[in-house]
Amino acid sequence: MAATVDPDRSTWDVIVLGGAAAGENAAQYASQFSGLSSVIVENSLLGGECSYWACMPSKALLRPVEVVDSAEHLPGLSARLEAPGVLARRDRVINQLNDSSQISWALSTGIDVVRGYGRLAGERTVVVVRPDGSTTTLTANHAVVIDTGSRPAVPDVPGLRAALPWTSRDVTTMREVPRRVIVQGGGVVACESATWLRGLGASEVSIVYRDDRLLARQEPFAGALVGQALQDSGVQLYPRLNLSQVKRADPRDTGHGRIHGGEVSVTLDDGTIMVADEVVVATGRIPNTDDIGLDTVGLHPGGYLSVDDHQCLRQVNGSWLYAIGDACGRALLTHMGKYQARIAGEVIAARAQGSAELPSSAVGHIGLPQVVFTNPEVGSAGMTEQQARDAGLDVETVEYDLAALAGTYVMRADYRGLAKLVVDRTDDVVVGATFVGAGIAELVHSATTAIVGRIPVSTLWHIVPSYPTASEIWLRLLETLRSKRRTGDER
Ligand SMILES: Cc1cc2nc3c(=O)[nH]c(=O)nc-3n(C[C@H](O)[C@H](O)[C@H](O)COP(=O)(O)OP(=O)(O)OC[C@H]3O[C@@H](n4cnc5c(N)ncnc54)[C@H](O)[C@@H]3O)c2cc1C
Ligand SMILES: NC(=O)c1ccc[n+]([C@@H]2O[C@H](COP(=O)([O-])OP(=O)(O)OC[C@H]3O[C@@H](n4cnc5c(N)ncnc54)[C@H](O)[C@@H]3O)[C@@H](O)[C@H]2O)c1
Repeated sequence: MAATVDPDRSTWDVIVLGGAAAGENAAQYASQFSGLSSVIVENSLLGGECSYWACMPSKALLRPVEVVDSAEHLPGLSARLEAPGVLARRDRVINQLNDSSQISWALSTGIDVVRGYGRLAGERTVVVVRPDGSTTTLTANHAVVIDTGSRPAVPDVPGLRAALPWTSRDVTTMREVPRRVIVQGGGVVACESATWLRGLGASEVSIVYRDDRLLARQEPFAGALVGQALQDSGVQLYPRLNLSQVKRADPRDTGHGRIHGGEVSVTLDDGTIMVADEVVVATGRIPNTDDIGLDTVGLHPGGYLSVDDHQCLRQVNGSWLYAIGDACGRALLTHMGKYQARIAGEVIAARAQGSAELPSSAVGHIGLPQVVFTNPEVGSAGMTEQQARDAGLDVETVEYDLAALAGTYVMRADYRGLAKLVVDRTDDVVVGATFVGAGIAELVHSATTAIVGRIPVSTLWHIVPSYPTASEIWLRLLETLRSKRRTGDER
């Protein structure tokens, strides 16, 4: 039977609640070799946050900024950024907020789609409220997968919500570039959005963050190098501070990406008063689990869903309820959600076929790759040194200046960057890697491979990097490690 949108049908083998990229993968992997039928319930756009309001538009905005930055560091070259053209390309990248191509993909893959807001209504049952207000009850023969994702958290600062600040949805789909912007938070969204706001012409960009450093979950040098580069580009940093009060004279809901009213006055908790045209709140996420009927299956609404390595909910009997992506809180990254989805889909298919061999998502989480697309980029995999020490490992570290390579020397003038490996001395394997510098995004997969594959340091020696590339950082790091070991420098 051909897949359709809103089919006249009520029972499937697998129901996926929430149709982000991860949900699409879960349906695909559950069905493709097993013959199981699957349906995705999606309330908004199939493809989820990443496709329309997160990864894709943000990277479409950052890439031109990075190209101009590279051109500025290559004598003899010049590049000029024109915001309208960049915003127009961003709109093409997010398909003008139209999910027709995703729908076509689902249907061509044999996956049905039901439009509407779904809630669990007991075991293997989902009730969907359709856009016209009617309801329909869906039943799953085998499994329900929750992929309802997350939404931006807006802190409880007096006046902040009333001022209608921008969240990640506004700043990624921005239609006009505010002249003066205050960004609250020091994490990934704050650093990336400050980079493109400044690059696209915002003349006063300030980041207010409560931690000592930006990107506090990364190795300390990452936030330091990104912070220095942001300052060099004219961004003002306000560390160890938070907003204590926000006032806006004429807040107006002008739509996503449009300036939401008049001038905003922000008071920081040290008494500093700042004035801006817009505030961007970038203070983390809230999982969309507070209104999905968790109480009907014996769970408390809200919070991240605790899953095992089959992505199955720990507190629900019968192995029929799974969660993937941001909703399970294991790693708030698209590629990790999609990995969890592939595992969940295969587990569902294996269980339906009575197989005792079930895939596990434990190993992939050891690699945990991430790229922060700032200038310089921050690429990391595995653990930071602190995380490795906290895990009780016998840790050895090594650092090397990424600028001291032939590959980065030809890439651009005035290259700035640093790389670090965290080695588990007991097993002599790399457990963490961080690279900060221009053009390092593609290096991360080599680190993920070394970490997940637990490739011994003695074998890494024989994996020869091409000359002249940034990958030569591996050789230099290993040489430094060898030299430290031979000279007895045990740090
Ligand atoms: C600005 C920004 C940039 C980012 N950049 C990157 C990046 O470069 N790389 C990266 O790996 N990660 C990035 N992330 C993180 C990434 O976007 C998220 O980890 C990812 O989108 C999470 O996907 P998800 O599967 O959990 O669901 P989401 O993408 O959150 O989507 C959930 C879907 O479920 C639907 N839904 C929710 N509740 C219901 C319901 N009850 N019924 C029906 N449908 C429902 C929603 O409409 C939505 O379509 C970024 C995040 C932000 C905010
Ligand atoms: N390139 C990428 O991979 C990418 C890009 C953007 C976002 N993401 C993911 O999306 C998720 C959300 O990003 P994010 O930057 O919003 O979150 P984050 O967790 O990276 O950073 C949140 C920041 O807000 C601060 N904060 C939290 N609560 C606060 C409060 N009440 N008052 C003041 N400050 C507060 C934190 O100290 C931190 O600096 C992250 O987990 C990130 O991994 C990934």
